[in-house]
Amino acid sequence: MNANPVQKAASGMNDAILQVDHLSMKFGGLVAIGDLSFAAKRGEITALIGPNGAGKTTVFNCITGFYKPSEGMITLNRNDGSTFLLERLPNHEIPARAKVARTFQNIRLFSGMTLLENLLVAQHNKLMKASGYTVLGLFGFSGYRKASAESVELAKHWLEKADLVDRADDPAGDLPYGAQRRLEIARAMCTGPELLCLDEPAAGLNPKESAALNELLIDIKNTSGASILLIEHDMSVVMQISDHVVVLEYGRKISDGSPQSVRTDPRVIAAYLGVDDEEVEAVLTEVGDEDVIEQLDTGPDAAHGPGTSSSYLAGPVTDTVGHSSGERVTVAKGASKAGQVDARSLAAANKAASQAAVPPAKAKPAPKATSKAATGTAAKSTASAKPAAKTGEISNRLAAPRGGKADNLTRIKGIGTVNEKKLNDHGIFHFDQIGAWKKADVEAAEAYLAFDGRIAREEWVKQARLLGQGRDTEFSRRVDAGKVATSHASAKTAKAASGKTASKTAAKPVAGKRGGGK
Ligand SMILES: Nc1ncnc2c1ncn2[C@@H]1O[C@H](COP(=O)(O)OP(=O)(O)OP(=O)(O)O)[C@@H](O)[C@H]1O
Repeated sequence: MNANPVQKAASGMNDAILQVDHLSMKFGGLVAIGDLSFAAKRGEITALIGPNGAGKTTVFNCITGFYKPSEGMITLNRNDGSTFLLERLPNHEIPARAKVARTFQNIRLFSGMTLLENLLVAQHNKLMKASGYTVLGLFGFSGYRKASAESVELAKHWLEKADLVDRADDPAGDLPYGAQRRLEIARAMCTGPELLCLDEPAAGLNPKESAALNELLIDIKNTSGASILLIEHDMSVVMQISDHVVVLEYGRKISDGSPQSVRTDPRVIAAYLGVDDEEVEAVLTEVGDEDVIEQLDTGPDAAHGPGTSSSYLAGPVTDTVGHSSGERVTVAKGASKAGQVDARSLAAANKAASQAAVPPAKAKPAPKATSKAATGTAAKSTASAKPAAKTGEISNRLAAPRGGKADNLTRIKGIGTVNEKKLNDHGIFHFDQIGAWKKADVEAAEAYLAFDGRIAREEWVKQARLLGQGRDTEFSRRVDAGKVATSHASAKTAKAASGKTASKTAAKPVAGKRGGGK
């Protein structure tokens, strides 16, 4: 038996450099990671993606020893065949013994030190060891001299790779942002990692800097023997350089596969509906949005994602994970807006019921926001525009677009193809409907559609009023001119759509499926 519980005996080269098994991380009642399993293959770039708060950084923190997971196992299989259980390894030993290095979301360089010094500090452990942890180093002890020369060589090597060698003697703080990001990676590489964990390395980079980053990461993958685990929001980086993508939502894995398979996975598209349209539509544009929208209507795959999700699109509000003690904990952050609406509706119904002396309503699962059944029900239950019957409904919903022709809502900045469909599914087809929204309607729309403050922030109501009056906005002009890359193809005919021809998205799939007149 192996005496060291954190290091298993060499058992031959494992294909996976990192194996995460049934990882859970709970903060009080919040499940940041729930029963997550995935593997990162040796020599590959594995990307961990997901909307904000999905738990990506928490996974990194568990891998790199910043957090000790509540449950699960994280196995690191080194290139020499030795194996470490990271959840049991003291954190300071994770870089040194397991050879895992990381960078952080926010840059953590020593800005007053030169680039070279930053890279030498990263090799501090090696130099200390060579000095025998004494002052011998200062007196030119040969072992130390050799180690010191090697450290400088290694630093130069990575400065060259990061295209920064010309600035080796400049303070790190003087570098442009993109160069600082590359310096951080170079510094991590100076520790000789076998697994390099990068937390949003492309955040804030311009396209040129992103391209330089991609080049550096591909170079690391091809020449250094290190494998890369990457958290990234920038899809152009993820799709271009990753070999394998793991997608998280609410701490659960919802997709896992090649970039191609993941980007066409409706679960992934759905997960991203809560974030910026631009990100969703970048994917939709590439895969052919109609197909994906069609798939979104089919609802969740029970084999993936949160098992108890009450709403496929909006996610679970009380998604629970079994705990060894039988405790049930709740996924709270950013969780289901639909569930919140349901809770409010239920409270209102119960209040009404108690006043009318009838039995209180029972909780029922939240409707699937875009499922055919749900949309049909929504349409029928709101057969005409009338005040909200219960708390949490948009007051001026319609069963179908007037005259069978919806406005092209993507002319409103902030509404893309996907959000337009969601609005249509909730009975909103026209600019004047949005223009007439009051605070409660905005809240209801945000709650149903997981728009999180965007409606007010992006001034949808104001834009809609102008457009409803037949006026243009700066954005709608760009849409009409076909200059908005992420807009629906029909946007080019937006003008015509409002007067003559209905937009493709609004008129064809949405109105046709809703059953509100067709
Ligand atoms: N130390 C902590 N204490 C309490 N909650 C935490 C802690 N760290 C993370 N969380 C919570 O865990 C959840 C996942 O957070 P995490 O930072 O891992 O998400 P993420 O996917 O990295 O998000 P982002 O893309 O915004 O960085 C969030 O709800 C977050 O608030």
